[in-house]
Formats: sequence, C-alpha cells, structure tokens
Amino acid sequence: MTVSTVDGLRAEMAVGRGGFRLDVTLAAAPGEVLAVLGPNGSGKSTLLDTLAGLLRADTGTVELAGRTLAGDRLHVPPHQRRVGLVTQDTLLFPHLTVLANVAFGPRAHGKPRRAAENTARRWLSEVDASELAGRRPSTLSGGQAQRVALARALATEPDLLLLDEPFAALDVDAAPALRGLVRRVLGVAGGRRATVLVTHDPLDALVLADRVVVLDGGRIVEQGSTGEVLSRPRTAFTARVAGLNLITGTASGDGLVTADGTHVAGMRGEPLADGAPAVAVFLPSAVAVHMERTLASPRNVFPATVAGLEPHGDVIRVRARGGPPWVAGLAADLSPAAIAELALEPGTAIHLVIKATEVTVYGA
Ligand SMILES: Nc1ncnc2c1ncn2[C@@H]1O[C@H](COP(=O)(O)OP(=O)(O)OP(=O)(O)O)[C@@H](O)[C@H]1O
Repeated sequence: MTVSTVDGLRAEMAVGRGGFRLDVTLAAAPGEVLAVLGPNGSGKSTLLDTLAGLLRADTGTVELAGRTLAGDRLHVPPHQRRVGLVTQDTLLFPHLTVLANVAFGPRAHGKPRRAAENTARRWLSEVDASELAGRRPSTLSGGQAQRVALARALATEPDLLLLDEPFAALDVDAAPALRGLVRRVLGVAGGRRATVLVTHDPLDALVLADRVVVLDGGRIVEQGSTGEVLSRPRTAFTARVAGLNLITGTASGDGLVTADGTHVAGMRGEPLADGAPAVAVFLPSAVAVHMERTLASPRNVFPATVAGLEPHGDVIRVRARGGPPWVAGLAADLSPAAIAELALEPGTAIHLVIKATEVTVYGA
C-alpha cells in the first residue's frame, strides 16, 4: 500500500473516453457529502467509474483516507479501494438472500460468517430493512432494493461511498422517503467516510450534499457550498438546476404551515416533529396554473398574480407575485400552448395548483 497524507478524498485526474476527456480536481473531507451535478454527457459516470477504479485515469492521482489509489503507474483494483458504489441498477446477487447480499462484502474482507451477518443486520436495520433479511432480490420493490444496496455498500465500511443517481429509477412516491433515509444514514458513523453523489436532481443536492461541483464537457465549471452554488448560479445548467420552488414554515401533519397560516400539503422527506422549522420544496414543472379555484384534493391551491413570463428552454416559466410574501417568485413551467390558451400576461389573476405528492417537506 502506498501511504498518502490526505484525509478523505482528493483526486486530480484526466481520463479520455473515445473523443471525450474528463479533467478534474476535487476533494471531499471525511464525513462530507459532495454532489456532482451536470447535464447529460458531462462526464459524471466517467468520474465515478474512475474513482471506483473501474476505469483507469490516464494521468493524475487519487488519494483516499491516507492511501494512494491511483498515480504514477499505480492502479489499486476496485475491490481493494475501500470504495462502496450504489447505482440505479442495484446489482444484488439474485441467488442470495438479502442478508447474504449485505454480508457478502464483510465476508469477502475476511470477517467470520457470524460477525459478517451481525454487521449486515445492523446496516439493514439502519436502512429500515430488517424485515427483508430472508427475501430474495427478485421479490423486492425498487425502493426496497435501493435500501438493501445502500446497506450492502455501507456494510463494507468504505472510506468513500459513491452514489450514482440512486433515486432516479424510483417513482415519485418512493423517492422522498428514501432521500430522507439516505440523509439520516449518511450521518451514521460517517466520521471517516466521504461521499460523492452523482445526480440530475437538484433536490438530491439540496437535501443531501454539503458541497456541489457542476461538471460540463468534462470540466468543473462551478463549485462551492450547496447553498452558494444553487442560490447564485453562474451557468445556464445550474440556473435550471437551482430553479426550485421553496416555501418556509413549520412542520404540520405531512406538510407545513407558513408564517401567515397557510397550510402547504406535502410528503415528509424525513421524520419531523410538528412545529419544527421546515421547508417545502417542489419543481416549477410540478406547478399547474388554473384560472378558477379548483377544490381537487389533495392539491395545494394558492391564489397569485402573474409577475412575468420568461422563456426557459422548451417551456415558459411563469413567475408569481401577490398574496402572502412567500408567493413572490414561485415559478410554474407551462408549454407555450398552455400560456396562449390561458391568455396569461403580467397582471393576470391565477391559481397555482400543486399536488401534495410533488411537494417534499424537510427540516430547515
Ligand atoms: N464506454 C465508452 N466509450 C466511449 N465513450 C464513452 C463511453 N462511455 C461514455 N462515453 C462518452 O463520454 C462522455 C461522458 O459520458 P458520461 O457517461 O461520463 O456522462 P454523464 O455525465 O454520466 O452522462 P449522463 O448524465 O447521460 O449519464 C460522453 O460523451 C459519452 O459519449
């Protein structure tokens, strides 16, 4: 083993893939979660594959928790890196039970069977999957399989956890709860472990990451704390990524109550005591605009006024104002045809309609 003085992860590497070249320098401190955002083809998977050791960098070094994993003529193979990888395809062994799948890593690292199974049970319990221990992977739902895959990665006690779009394959009902669970689990025994999370979804970054890097064309075009990058975007991609609606208030039931007493119906992303400071987060694409006040439940209906219309890729972003202060700046993405049909223009009185299942509520 080659010793390094670096705590956590530090990677400075260049790798070519066909005509594409990834050239990045990044670091994640022990206990830190670094989100990697970027448009399709920007090099996110190439980055993860290289960190995992599945792909060999052409030049550069990768150092992790006091060890050099890649460098001058050095390439530590994936299974010796102490790196855990969770992807959308959970890749569980179909012929093994859930318990045996999770115990596999510790066994492969030399733990006796009983000790490996104890470790597996502990991590299954952390991801709320103890009752799945005897099941085969083919009998699990997508969300259950993702929880098991996470337990399997963590059971090896990796120095680096790589999460590749872990919620992308889940339906809208399953993703918020799993995101909340991952946030909790990443806090467990996370002192030494660094985490790199690749995602398309700004919610993932907002909820899970301490810092964000934005990749474009194989290079890092933005980086900083998650709040900094998402509140002051400097590229079109990050501006879109940051285009979230956010309402602050205090937790109440499954939703929250704003300072002026409006109830916002949502889904809890994590357990929250009623009255705790909370934020409700949803995408502009989840907001419909109606002229009449519809009473369809379980939807949120907020009266507002059109403040402005901005072209936004293929859609028109409607900005709202009026009513209580939190309405100002809320955005709805509509097709140009819908804008024309509703005859929207600045000053038009509207109702913003958002399904509760599209709104995720987290602790603030
Ligand atoms: N096996 C490969 N051989 C040659 N080129 C590849 C290979 N895999 C990826 N590429 C190219 O490398 C570039 C970066 O791809 P990569 O999959 O890392 O991007 P990404 O950001 O993960 O994209 P996405 O969000 O679509 O998953 C792309 O131009 C892609 O065409």
